[in-house]
Amino acid sequence: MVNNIRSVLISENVDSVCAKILRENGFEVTNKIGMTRQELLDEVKKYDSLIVRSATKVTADVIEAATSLKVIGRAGTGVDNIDCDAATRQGILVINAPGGNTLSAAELTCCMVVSLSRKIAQACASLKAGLWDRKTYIGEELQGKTLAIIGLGRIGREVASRMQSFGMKTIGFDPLVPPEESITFGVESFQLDQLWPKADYITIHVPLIPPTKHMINDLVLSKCRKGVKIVNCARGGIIDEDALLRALESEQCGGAGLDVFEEEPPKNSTLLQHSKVICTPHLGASTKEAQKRVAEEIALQFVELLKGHSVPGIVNAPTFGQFQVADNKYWVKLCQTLGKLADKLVTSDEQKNVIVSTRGALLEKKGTVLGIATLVGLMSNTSSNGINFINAPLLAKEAGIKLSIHHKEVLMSCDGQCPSSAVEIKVEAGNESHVLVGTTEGSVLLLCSIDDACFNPCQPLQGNLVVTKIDDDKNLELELMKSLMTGEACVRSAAISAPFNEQRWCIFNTMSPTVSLKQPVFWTQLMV
Ligand SMILES: NC(=O)c1ccc[n+]([C@@H]2O[C@H](COP(=O)([O-])OP(=O)(O)OC[C@H]3O[C@@H](n4cnc5c(N)ncnc54)[C@H](O)[C@@H]3O)[C@@H](O)[C@H]2O)c1
Ligand SMILES: O=C(O)[C@H](O)COP(=O)(O)O
Repeated sequence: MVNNIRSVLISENVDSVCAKILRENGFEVTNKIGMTRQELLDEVKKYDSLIVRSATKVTADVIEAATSLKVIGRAGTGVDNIDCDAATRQGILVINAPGGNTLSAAELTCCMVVSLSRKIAQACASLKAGLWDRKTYIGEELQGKTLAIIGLGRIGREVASRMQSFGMKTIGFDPLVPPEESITFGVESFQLDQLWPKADYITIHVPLIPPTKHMINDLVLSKCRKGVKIVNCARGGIIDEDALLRALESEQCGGAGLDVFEEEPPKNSTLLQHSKVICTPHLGASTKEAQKRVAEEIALQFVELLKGHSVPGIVNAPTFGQFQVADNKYWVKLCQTLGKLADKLVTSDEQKNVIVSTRGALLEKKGTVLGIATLVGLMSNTSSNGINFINAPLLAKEAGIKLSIHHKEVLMSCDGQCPSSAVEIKVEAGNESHVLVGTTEGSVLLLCSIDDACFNPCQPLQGNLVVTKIDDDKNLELELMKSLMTGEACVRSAAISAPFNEQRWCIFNTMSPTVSLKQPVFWTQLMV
């Protein structure tokens, strides 16, 4: 998967330390800056990873064209220029470098607040135009004014501490930060409706997501104090620009500091040209220090992925890290294999229920990961999309497969013989239902039972396996063996389970991956 990425396309001005680190670690790096859309579509299919900043629009069509792509790296924070849903569907990992540009974005925000309070940009332009106007540019002190911070994450907090040193009272809102936490960094929390009328300045530090789109709109602006000043160094689109222009024209809004725009470069020149608007061309992260940090952060994460490790910047696969943990490796493999076998046993086309139960303290917290691994195995034959740990939950949901996870002290099917750590996979569809129990011994994957019929000892799941079901009253073992031996397949080993409900299961390990079994019994084959 992502541990065999080699070729990286960098489509924007990312600090050269990124390519340097990547090359030193064996990646082939290509810098192609300023590609047209068509060039990007043509180029992206040649690489297994892509690194962007905010200008490259990695839309669904780009992702669809990128048939070899495994990782998209964002040298920065916001990923709203990447269609993360499309990437997930295609099994592509999206990672970012959050934190590397926090201080730069926070500092620019503070500069905007200070500049708005003292009209620095306008006064500078006036002086450069040859005027000496000391009346128009009378400002106001920040001491004692109230700054409302929307979004109390990395940047919001840094802005708070810096503006507190100007003597500002800082209030804020963040649905994920409770008031008792925000007060520890000097921000009194309020619900939004209470917050708007208290603010002299508002600054926004939230991601652009559906609930934050146009969160500053006509209605919100009407609830603010007359003359409120607004700063947006987060994302264009969080402020409704038409509403902001109306509020500036009516003087309900006394000034705006904008680094980001609904469309970049912006086309709304009336807003940009407004005398109370100060603006910068998306420069929040544009400092030498931030650019070095994010470039280094993203490159080092690529190196870690290559080594098969997890990374902190994962955006679209919350359980990905668990799949990279060495201790989970063989359990993940076991569940993929049991999932594959279950897919062969359950032939019904009806909607599938998959119930994954873990046993033993070792596996207590691993249900989700093992559930996803089971889905990967179960769907490996059916998905034309290339199934992996990133897209399996989404594709399973779309295929109507329901996954539930349990932890049990005793796996019912094992009847007391179950190893202390084991996984049970039950797959139901229509009238069919099969239960498999497996365990691991080091790197060896073992099958303990099928449909409550236990193998003693548990059987290795490796090589070419033929799995059959026989009635307990018939001595079919020999006949089956004969049948297999007569074909091109030579049997290496065979095992028959204890009976359960008058049925036994047999596993044959054969030399040949394909055998034809003449017996009129249920049988299937699996290569592990
Ligand atoms: N201008 C730039 O160049 C620049 C640079 C860096 C970051 N950014 C942008 O700044 C924003 C913040 O970055 P960050 O690193 O602080 O992110 P972060 O994830 O650390 O913080 C974002 C916070 O917003 C909160 N939030 C989400 N929805 C909210 C809502 N509806 N109301 C209030 N709060 C909400 C989250 O709970 C989170 O705490 C992002 O949009 C990022 O893309 C811009
Ligand atoms: O979200 C971010 O990290 C900033 O918007 C920076 O974007 P940039 O990398 O294009 O400067």
